[in-house]
Amino acid sequence: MTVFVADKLPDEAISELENLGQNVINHPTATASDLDSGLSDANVLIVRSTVVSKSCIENSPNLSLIVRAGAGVNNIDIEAASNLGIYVANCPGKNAIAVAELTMGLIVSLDRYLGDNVVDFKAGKWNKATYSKADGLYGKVLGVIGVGQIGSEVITRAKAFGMPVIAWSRSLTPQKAEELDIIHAESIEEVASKCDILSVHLAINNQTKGIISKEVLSKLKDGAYFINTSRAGIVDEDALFEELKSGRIKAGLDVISDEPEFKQGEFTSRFQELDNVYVSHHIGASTKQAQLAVASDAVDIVRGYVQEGQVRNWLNRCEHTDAPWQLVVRHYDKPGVIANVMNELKQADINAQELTNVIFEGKQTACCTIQLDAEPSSEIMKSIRTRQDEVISATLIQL
Ligand SMILES: NC(=O)c1ccc[n+]([C@@H]2O[C@H](COP(=O)([O-])OP(=O)(O)OC[C@H]3O[C@@H](n4cnc5c(N)ncnc54)[C@H](O)[C@@H]3O)[C@@H](O)[C@H]2O)c1
Ligand SMILES: O=C(O)[C@H](O)COP(=O)(O)O
Repeated sequence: MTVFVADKLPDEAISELENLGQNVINHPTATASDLDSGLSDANVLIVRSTVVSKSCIENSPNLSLIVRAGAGVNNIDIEAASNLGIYVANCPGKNAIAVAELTMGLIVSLDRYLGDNVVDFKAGKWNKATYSKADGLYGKVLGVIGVGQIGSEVITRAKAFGMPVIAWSRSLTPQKAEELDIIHAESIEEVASKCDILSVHLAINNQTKGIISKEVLSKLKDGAYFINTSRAGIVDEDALFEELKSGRIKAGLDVISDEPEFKQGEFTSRFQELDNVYVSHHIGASTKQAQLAVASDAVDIVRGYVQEGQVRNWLNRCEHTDAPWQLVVRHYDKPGVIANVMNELKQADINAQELTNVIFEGKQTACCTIQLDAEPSSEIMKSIRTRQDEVISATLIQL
């Protein structure tokens, strides 16, 4: 197989992929436009934030697996991949600690004006008078939106700072909040109105896009901080810009909508004109520790695929096939047995939706489980069971 790596991965990961016996094409500076015309040989594509467009997917005839070496998959056209039966997988949680560390770093930096301290120092200015105005974080209430892998790590660190936490997450119950020793909120608005610092840790999708709305931002207390290390599209950025421009709040952002695609170069952003916002360069996941953990997970996904045909962290698997019937055929392990069963089903225009076949110790027998979109007639079942030199038993289950 050919594995195309279209982003910067640690050297160790590239060696591990090569050690799997795969042909590895390493293109650490690849951009979306490099991929758009397609990858003629690649079977597996590994990316970090490089955009994998519909055009790339549709023009890569041998592509069967895309691995996101990271958490967020909004850079991959998953619908296009699903339409062509291409697996998409990611490496969740492996960079959560790194992002939580940056979150705390942004909070401390805003409170102590660290970015401005350094800029003045480099410019030969001593400014203890201005930078002695920090409020302090102890006792300040941290609001967390999304208690997933990163949100949980942020909570742990906030507690170490002596900061009470109030959180909203779609699956956070009052009981779970009590176990975590945090305050449960019924809504994002409630968190925003009760916290001193609001930090968002949601995945982006159709339901979460713009969820930190103008209304949510307006609920923040005067002087509150807003931290976004998730994705720019989670927040109504125009509303955020206006709130920041008014000087009412401060923000620490690792993600902005005009983030450049290139890794190094000149660029402009409207946030550059504001003093009360610190923007880091989408570096949440970019610690050596996190990158080694993520890359090792990505390699492990490829290993599972090439060696066992299994894709761990498979994201675009249909969760419910809606198949109403399941046929379980225990059979002798020899050529044509499943083909004959499928042929019976085909003649009745019955579609097999998911099919697994496993073999037993001794390699004499196997069991095939097939999910069906319609009920096979008693005649079809009889016909399948009649092949006694092939079929041991055939059982029909209504799902
Ligand atoms: N700045 C960075 O470098 C960096 C690094 C890693 C991850 N991220 C971003 O942070 C996000 C969160 O990462 P994570 O590892 O904590 O992921 P996670 O899957 O553990 O957590 C995602 C959270 O989003 C919530 N969520 C998802 N869909 C939702 C919906 N429709 N409605 C309400 N809540 C919903 C989940 O319930 C969960 O709380 C990633 O998706 C990614 O976009 C950024
Ligand atoms: O979702 C993620 O994992 C992060 O945004 C990391 O992005 P990166 O791999 O481009 O640093």
